Amino acid sequence: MDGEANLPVRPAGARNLIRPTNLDSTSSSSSSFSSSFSSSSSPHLLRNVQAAFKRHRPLGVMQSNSIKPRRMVVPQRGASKSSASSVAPLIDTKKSREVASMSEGNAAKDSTVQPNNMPTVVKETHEDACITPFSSSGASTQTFDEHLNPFDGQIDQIKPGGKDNNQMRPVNFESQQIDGKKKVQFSTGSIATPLEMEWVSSSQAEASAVINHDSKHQNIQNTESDISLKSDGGISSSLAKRTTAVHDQLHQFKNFLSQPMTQSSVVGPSCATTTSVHATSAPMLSSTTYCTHLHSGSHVAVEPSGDFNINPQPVTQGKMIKPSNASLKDGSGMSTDHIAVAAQTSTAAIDTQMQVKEYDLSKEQKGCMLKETKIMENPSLLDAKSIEGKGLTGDVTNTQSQAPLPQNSCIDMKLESSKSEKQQKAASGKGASAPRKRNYDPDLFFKVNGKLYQRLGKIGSGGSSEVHKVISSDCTIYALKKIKLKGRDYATAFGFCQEIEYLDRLKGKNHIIQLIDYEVTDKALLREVLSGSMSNKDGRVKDDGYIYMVLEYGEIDLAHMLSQQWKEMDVSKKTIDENWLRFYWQQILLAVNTIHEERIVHSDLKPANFLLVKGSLKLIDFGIAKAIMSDTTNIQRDSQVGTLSYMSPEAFMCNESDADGNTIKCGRPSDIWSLGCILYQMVYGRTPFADYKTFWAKFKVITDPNHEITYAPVSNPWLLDLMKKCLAWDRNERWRIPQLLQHPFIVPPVPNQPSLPHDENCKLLQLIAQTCDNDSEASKLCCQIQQLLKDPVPSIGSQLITSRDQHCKLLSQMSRLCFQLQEHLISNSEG
Ligand SMILES: Nc1ncnc2c1ncn2[C@@H]1O[C@H](COP(=O)(O)OP(=O)(O)OP(=O)(O)O)[C@@H](O)[C@H]1O
Repeated sequence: MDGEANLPVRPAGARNLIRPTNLDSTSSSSSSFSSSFSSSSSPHLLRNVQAAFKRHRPLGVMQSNSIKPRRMVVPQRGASKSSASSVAPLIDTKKSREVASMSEGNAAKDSTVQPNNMPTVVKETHEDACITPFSSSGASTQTFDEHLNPFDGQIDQIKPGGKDNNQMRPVNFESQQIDGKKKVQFSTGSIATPLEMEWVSSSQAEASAVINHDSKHQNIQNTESDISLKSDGGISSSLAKRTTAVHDQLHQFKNFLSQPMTQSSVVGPSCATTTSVHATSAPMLSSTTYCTHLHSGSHVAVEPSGDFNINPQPVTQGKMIKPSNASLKDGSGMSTDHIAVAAQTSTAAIDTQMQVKEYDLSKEQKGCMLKETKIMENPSLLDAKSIEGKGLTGDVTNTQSQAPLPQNSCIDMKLESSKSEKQQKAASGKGASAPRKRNYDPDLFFKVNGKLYQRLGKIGSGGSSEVHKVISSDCTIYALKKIKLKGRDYATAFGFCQEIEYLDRLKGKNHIIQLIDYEVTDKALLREVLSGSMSNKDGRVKDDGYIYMVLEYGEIDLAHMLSQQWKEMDVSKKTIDENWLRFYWQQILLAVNTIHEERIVHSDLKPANFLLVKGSLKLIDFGIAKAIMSDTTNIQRDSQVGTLSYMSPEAFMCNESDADGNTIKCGRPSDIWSLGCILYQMVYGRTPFADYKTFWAKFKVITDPNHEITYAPVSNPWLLDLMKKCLAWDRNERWRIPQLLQHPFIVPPVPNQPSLPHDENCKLLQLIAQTCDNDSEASKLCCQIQQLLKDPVPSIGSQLITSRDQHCKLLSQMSRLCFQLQEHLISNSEG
């Protein structure tokens, strides 16, 4: 699909329904809104335009096609991301100040300070609403697996730079649990750099107990062709002998690791894992894990003599082994097996870190495998806490806690069959040097909480982040989101952390992407930010800090699914499969319902933010999500407002005042509008305002209450009705998710028991309905009339229907429905 202009959009049909705002001049709820933004020619337009100017960048910049930011940012507090290369980010320091000082309770309401600066709009694509994921390469017909960077397509989104959040809600990171692990504790001091690649005995005494009474510290470096032995106290001859033995055994181990090309062998914190990589599927279909017990009878055993025994034993099948290190002060990995060694030998534990060489993503599809394996052992990672956690003996705990680990009393064992120059270089460096600060190649790996994740390729990048596909040492595929903090203001940095908070809150929820682990590298900054005692609120983050989020991996996003669907329809000349639509629409609703129940407004709902995970759609990207602060179910934002094509009218006018002087707020109904745009796109292949290419055109038309969205005819009138329920201009008229989940499109009326009026009191309707047995549109209108007659409360949205205005509004609705029914019957009888 080249663009939405090329989509097979049916000619716009007659506008079936007249929008209530047109007929309903007496509507109290909408009229106030409408009068304020009544039409494009209204004198109020100027004010709205000014309001938009406060949020968006100048038009001239916006029309650039060179960059494709996907999210609109209003007064920019955070730094722009890469898009800022062409447009310098505008920083509203005044607003930052306001925001940064806000407390949780008043953040939403007090954040309406208007910027003085002219905000910058990064840009806008001309094909704003189209889905063209593979258009540039023309490879869009290829499968997802054939594109290991599947999300790089150009999708209808407009996004400028960094995320920006205005609420300073303290987050108690200390108490957060993710996957049963305690997470980064911001209140503690800086986390010691773990040294996975070293195996350090916990003390001289312990080392001699384990290895040799006269050998204090050993550091064995074993590469493919050489073994180097290092000791801070010199190499003894007995040690040299043992080294030979070690070499032999490492050789065996290496042989074990030399698997056929269709497998990869990796050694994790406590295990060697054989992974089969298949050509056309995810890179790992099966894995067998061999436990590296480091005591008698185990895979690699350190015996009192100092020898190693290598004896792989299959233990689990493709099982995720969680690191036990998340709560450790040093943030390093520590397996149960290692702790067992420590208990058995009264020495430090050994952290066997697996590293697999980064492999070419294209090879992944060809059945290539992770070819290179490193074994890195590091006993420095054990601390009393971890031992206690494992229920080990007090002796060990005491020993560990009393005996700080000497940095250079280590045995560094590394087995490597690297063909990568980079890795060879790294290996030789390691053999010669003392403990290094960073002992992994950051080009190949990410480290989060001491756990290494090998990069498999970049999945995509958002307004503020890069997302990478990664594989963990236990061969599980994850998405790793990396957000750079440097250059951002403090409030923005906090906003990024808030995404973690939301994801943590939504843990275990079915339709939300799951956060597996996370790390914020700049602890000091976060302590400051989270405690609200920022020394320099208006300042920017200078140090090179990052936020890492390890997330459940999504196979494909809805934008790409839609693209594929429409491509297939182009070829087959078929129309959209209603069951497909119903299934995924329901999933979308369930996902958004989950967050709305948690009183979170997402604010950036769009197809790209729904990922398919094992057959279910899951919601991602809570970067600009906001918690609803009170029962008013409204939130305010003074910064980012979403992605242009999916933005609600109130999102464009957020924080402005309506005619009555009330502040326009964005709450759950704003998300419903975005859902309406998504549904519209699923049905028609384009967003409702796709014809309006520029920001200004979109702004004008979306904020115009009299604008009528064009709905081409569809076979199922309920579908039409559903879209209209979501895309009602007046946010009070939009349906809520529980209602939408019960909409007849999702829950179709049972055949032969049509929802035709059977009420004896509605004789006229009964008669009409009987003659329209197979006419679903007529049936629907009859039902609506009957419903209005029986219970007008839902239509008016108030229990008290006493005012003339309300009566007039109801009569207006009734006459509109009757008119539609009449027109329908006339056109049918003519046909
Ligand atoms: N868990 C995941 N699995 C697979 N892909 C993902 C995952 N999370 C994010 N992505 C991909 O990375 C892209 C960017 O992620 P995300 O939207 O979270 O970042 P962002 O910086 O908040 O983006 P933006 O600000 O542009 O919305 C997504 O559109 C998606 O394609």
